[in-house]
Amino acid sequence: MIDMDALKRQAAARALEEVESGMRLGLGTGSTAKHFVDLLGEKVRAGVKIVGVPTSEATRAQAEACGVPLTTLDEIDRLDITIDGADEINPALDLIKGGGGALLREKIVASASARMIVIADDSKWVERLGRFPLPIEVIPFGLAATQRAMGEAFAKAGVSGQMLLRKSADGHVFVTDGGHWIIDVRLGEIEDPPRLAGLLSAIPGVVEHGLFIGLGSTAILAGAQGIRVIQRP
Ligand SMILES: O=C(CO)[C@H](O)[C@H](O)COP(=O)(O)O
Repeated sequence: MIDMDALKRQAAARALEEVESGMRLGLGTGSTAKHFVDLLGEKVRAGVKIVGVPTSEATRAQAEACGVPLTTLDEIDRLDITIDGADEINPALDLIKGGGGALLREKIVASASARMIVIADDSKWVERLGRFPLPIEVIPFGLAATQRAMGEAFAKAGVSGQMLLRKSADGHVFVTDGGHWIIDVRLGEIEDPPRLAGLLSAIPGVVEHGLFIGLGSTAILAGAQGIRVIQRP
């Protein structure tokens, strides 16, 4: 049986080869990014000088525990590389992200980076985005109005799906690091991800959505046959 966690760590280890002393790094969130932060901690302890900006409180806590020096986007303006996982990656290196609920900070940090390296096991590679439910971060105020507007955006983009308010394991509404809620929508194949992204971004109650368009520069995919490094076309 394939050890998915071992594949995630292999992808993370390959991404670490791109890190050089002096770099400013965006640190992603999720089980794959966690391997990267873990390995980065080893590199820091071996003397490599980097500074990181975490994309969630969970990653901040992990990075601190690993001894990775941290800063914020208020203290520095640009990052060299963000290394993060993804829920789906298509051949254009557009992504669905937010399965871990950190999409807002992840997108802010990736947007401030010269490059974004996406690390994943190769089950995340898809011809078309949409099998994974699209996470949409919303303001709790006026939720029904926001959902109606989201439904109109889906119709314009030729997709549809049930909107589910994300809950935590304890049954309470999941609250993001920014104090918002997440609606997950299983849309099936999304024909035109950039168009849907634009329509969702125009809705006032939508804080951010999990379509990452034009942000991924490189994907490092680990599978049973080895590692594939794919550059954005
Ligand atoms: O977007 C994310 C968190 O918001 C993660 O990168 C995504 O959910 C992938 O997670 P994992 O590496 O655990 O499969």
